[in-house]
Amino acid sequence: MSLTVENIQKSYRKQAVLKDVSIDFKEETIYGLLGRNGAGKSTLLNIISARIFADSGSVRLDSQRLIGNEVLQNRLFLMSEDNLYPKSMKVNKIFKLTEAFYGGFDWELANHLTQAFNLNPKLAFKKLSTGYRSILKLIVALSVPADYIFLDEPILGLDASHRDLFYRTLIQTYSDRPRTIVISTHLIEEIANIIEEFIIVDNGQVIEQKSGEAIKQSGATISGSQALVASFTEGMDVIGKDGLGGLVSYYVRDYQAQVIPEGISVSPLNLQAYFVQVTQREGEA
Ligand SMILES: Nc1ncnc2c1ncn2[C@@H]1O[C@H](COP(=O)(O)OP(=O)(O)OP(=O)(O)O)[C@@H](O)[C@H]1O
Repeated sequence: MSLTVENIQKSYRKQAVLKDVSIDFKEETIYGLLGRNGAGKSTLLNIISARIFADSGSVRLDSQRLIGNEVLQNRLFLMSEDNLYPKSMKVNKIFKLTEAFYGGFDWELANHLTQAFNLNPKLAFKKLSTGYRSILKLIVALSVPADYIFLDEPILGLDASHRDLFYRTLIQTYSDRPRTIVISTHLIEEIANIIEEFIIVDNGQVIEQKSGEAIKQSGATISGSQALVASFTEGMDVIGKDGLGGLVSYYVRDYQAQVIPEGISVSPLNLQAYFVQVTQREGEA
């Protein structure tokens, strides 16, 4: 089974939002979709799950186009920020509606999570707080029998202990029933341990697709005095710079280990710093 996104383009009123995006999603892999505000993540996820149309390009599951094919579309599920449920519908009814629509529902998991998160199944959607709306939508997303689950900002409004429970739940359900899960989020470091592969979108394009390990191993932060760091990093791929007093830190991509001169320190690049640097606009540093 393979999900392929090919040459997707989308514009709104002549503004190009997605410019030729192509991604091959592997089976049974957890992806992190990263990008700054307005980068095009939600638009991409909406197109992949056939909620909106691309101007050109295609989304295929096992080589078959998804557009117009409801059976195939039901193998994908998007949890989005949009509130799609009728306001007065109760939690339990939403579960039943989902089961009828997707032809299956993991009631055991849904009931277990409803209790674990302390969600009242008798409450109407409109009575739920922002955090509990996210929790409800997460439970639905994890309980549908889809092979590809897309979670757009899934932890919106969740407090720290519910976020922790969500991460643990995700790992557990993934090991019980492996499938591809794509998570779009801004809380990179929190989720870094769960993600196998990062896709970074910037300005409507995929600028990088790498495993977290590869990013960490390939990057380095080089610190020291301005003159020493500048000369040590000559010829390296410097993706960003920070400075405080006479001390500077340069962020380097694809760092090759070498003898480190006195006065210079080399440390690993964390994912958050890497992301900020590769998506930085001119004049923002
Ligand atoms: N229905 C629409 N009509 C017009 N412009 C839109 C529409 N939907 C999205 N856009 C524009 O497309 C661009 C990408 O938006 P999108 O929501 O996909 O970004 P995002 O990466 O999900 O951002 P965020 O992290 O802030 O949620 C933005 O400039 C947005 O204003």
